[in-house]
Amino acid sequence: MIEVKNLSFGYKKRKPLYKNLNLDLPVGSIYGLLGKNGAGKSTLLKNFTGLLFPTSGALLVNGFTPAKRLPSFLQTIYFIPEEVYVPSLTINGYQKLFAPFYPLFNEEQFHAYLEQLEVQDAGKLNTFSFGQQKKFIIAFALACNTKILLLDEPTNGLDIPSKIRFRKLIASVFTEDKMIFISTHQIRDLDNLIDNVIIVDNGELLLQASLTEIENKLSFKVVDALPSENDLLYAEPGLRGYAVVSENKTSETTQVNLEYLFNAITGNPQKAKSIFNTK
Ligand SMILES: Nc1ncnc2c1ncn2[C@@H]1O[C@H](COP(=O)(O)OP(=O)(O)OP(=O)(O)O)[C@@H](O)[C@H]1O
Repeated sequence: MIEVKNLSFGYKKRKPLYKNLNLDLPVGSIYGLLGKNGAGKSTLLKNFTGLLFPTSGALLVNGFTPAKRLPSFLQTIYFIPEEVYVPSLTINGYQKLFAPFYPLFNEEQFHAYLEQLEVQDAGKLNTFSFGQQKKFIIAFALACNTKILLLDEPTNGLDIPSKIRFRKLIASVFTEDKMIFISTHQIRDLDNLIDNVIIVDNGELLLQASLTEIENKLSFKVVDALPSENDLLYAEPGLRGYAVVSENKTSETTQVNLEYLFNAITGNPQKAKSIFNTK
């Protein structure tokens, strides 16, 4: 569970990035954290893990204040940064050194995940390719069985087969007592994986909603003629007509297209906020 109340954060005193951010995120979901480059995704994840401290406001993660970095808190959360660092150790050496920090670490799962991601035991980790290092850390993180898993741009550096394996693995390990955060600007990598969407821009929360809520409030269609300006949030011309995102005023639901959703929300922040009552 992550509870954020009136959180403000800035790298510089007079230039806040987040101002009065509010979020209530229960366990039992895979959250997609979306935003353009520089929107503040990594900054938010680092606040959640206690690597950065809020300037003001309250932040509780698994019932702990992350900034205190208590060992009892750190064993409940795993954060994979965009740029992973691996020491000059073998897979076994790494496991021996770091697994004891995570009481629910499962060695059998670790080796099964390495196999699924096709990571071979090939000497020192720092001689692995970037993609292999990333997959190694993903396998280790999943085997730690922490309640919260935060992945910052996890598919960066993965080839297409690895991206598919990654998605399958995340879907298969997820259980209702966990929450997984995947921050990315490669939105297609999240298709069929997430059930909740958070969109930030310029340190501002534009959307936090489940896919079910999005389906109820917005409609995603391909049409011959554009709907009225009032309901329209996004339109993209294509070969078969216009792909449009508009406010859904019917009880009919359509399948969410994450890329169009992202364009619709970031292109009309005020309208989107009023449709979803985002504060
Ligand atoms: N250590 C830092 N010192 C000062 N400013 C920073 C620092 N790290 C990030 N920023 C600034 O904070 C803003 C948000 O950065 P952040 O890395 O959180 O964005 P992001 O959404 O993760 O971006 P990307 O998709 O490019 O990884 C950017 O304007 C960035 O320049």
